[in-house]
Amino acid sequence: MLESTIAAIEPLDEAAMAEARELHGRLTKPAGSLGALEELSVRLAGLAGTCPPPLPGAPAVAIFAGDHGVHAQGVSPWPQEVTAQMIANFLAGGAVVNAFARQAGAAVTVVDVGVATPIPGAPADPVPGGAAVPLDPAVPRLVGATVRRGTRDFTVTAALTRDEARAGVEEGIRVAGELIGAGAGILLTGDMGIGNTTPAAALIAAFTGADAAETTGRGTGVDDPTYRRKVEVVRTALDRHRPDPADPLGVLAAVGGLEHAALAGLILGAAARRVPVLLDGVIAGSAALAAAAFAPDAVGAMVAGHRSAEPGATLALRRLGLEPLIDLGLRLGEGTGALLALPVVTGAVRVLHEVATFDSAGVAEK
Ligand SMILES: O=C(O)c1ccc[n+]([C@@H]2O[C@H](COP(=O)([O-])O)[C@@H](O)[C@H]2O)c1
Ligand SMILES: Cc1cc2nc[nH]c2cc1C
Repeated sequence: MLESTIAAIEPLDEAAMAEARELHGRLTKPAGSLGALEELSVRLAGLAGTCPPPLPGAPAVAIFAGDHGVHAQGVSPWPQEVTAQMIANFLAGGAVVNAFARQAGAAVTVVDVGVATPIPGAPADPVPGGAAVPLDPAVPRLVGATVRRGTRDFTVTAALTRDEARAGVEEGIRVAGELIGAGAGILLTGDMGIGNTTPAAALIAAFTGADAAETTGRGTGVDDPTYRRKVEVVRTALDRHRPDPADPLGVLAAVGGLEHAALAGLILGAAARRVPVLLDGVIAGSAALAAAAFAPDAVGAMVAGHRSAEPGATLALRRLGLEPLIDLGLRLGEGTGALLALPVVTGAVRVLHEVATFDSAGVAEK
């Protein structure tokens, strides 16, 4: 499934992009006055292969959740159980992502790919991995698709086997297919996993070649001693595994997490179906680097929702050549920054549908 998905990912359609650029030049606004929105709409035309591209259809946020063996190294102040407890909160509709999803009219799907502890009050019948996911903005869903109940501590051994990393990626591809099949027109990335900014920092260092001190941030808000330990943990893992950036499955297995792997798969699945995928924060950024290593043309489907406060997020986006749409210092995860950026994406496309040309509106050109 991974190989066929990669094979289906094609470059943006140059003719549709040229048409969108030409149309922008005729709309009743000074050329370039919509800044980054103009290039965004051009890219979405290239992805859809038509100008104007369709307005983003039903939005769906997929929150991939997992736990991390490296938590044992003291890299996060929060107990591991908070991952499962927050999933219960997502399903009850009480988290920030739920508030923003209600505002955006987005369906929320939580996918347990690697949670280590029981989810309090979890439904007895989560949607099994691989089954159809109903797309109902009013009801958050849980997909039970556990690959492994938490990764191994990557300061000691590889976080995942190659087969486990592949299973995580393929679950993400499957979820993309299910959501798009159920009618989603734009996918948004979300994540939940106490400790997951540490593998994100390691992945970004592995894919960009940046030093651990540049890619590592304070996550949920660690103090100075914990931050120093976190940098050393990332450095130790990179020294131990020496991951090869040309082998994304190997990198994900060595220093990744199951939510990172599944997010890479979600991005690949969206790109293969030419559906835009709105990236959230640093975990999505690290997964996007993995997706781009699998299939460089997958970048064409990516839209950077926001600039996370984590320094690795900026490094990842720079490497991908993506400019974030909003920059509010968010560092929550869950998909919150992506959801806030959704109206910006819709606005960028709406311009190409609705704005009059100089000619049709009788407005003089300079
Ligand atoms: O999205 C981000 O950029 C982001 C930045 C910092 C923290 N987070 C969230 O916080 C959790 C990981 O933080 P930590 O400190 O436990 O590694 C995880 O659930 C992420 O969703 C997310
Ligand atoms: C409370 C809490 C909520 C979160 N949402 C995403 N990551 C999180 C981490 C914590 C600790």
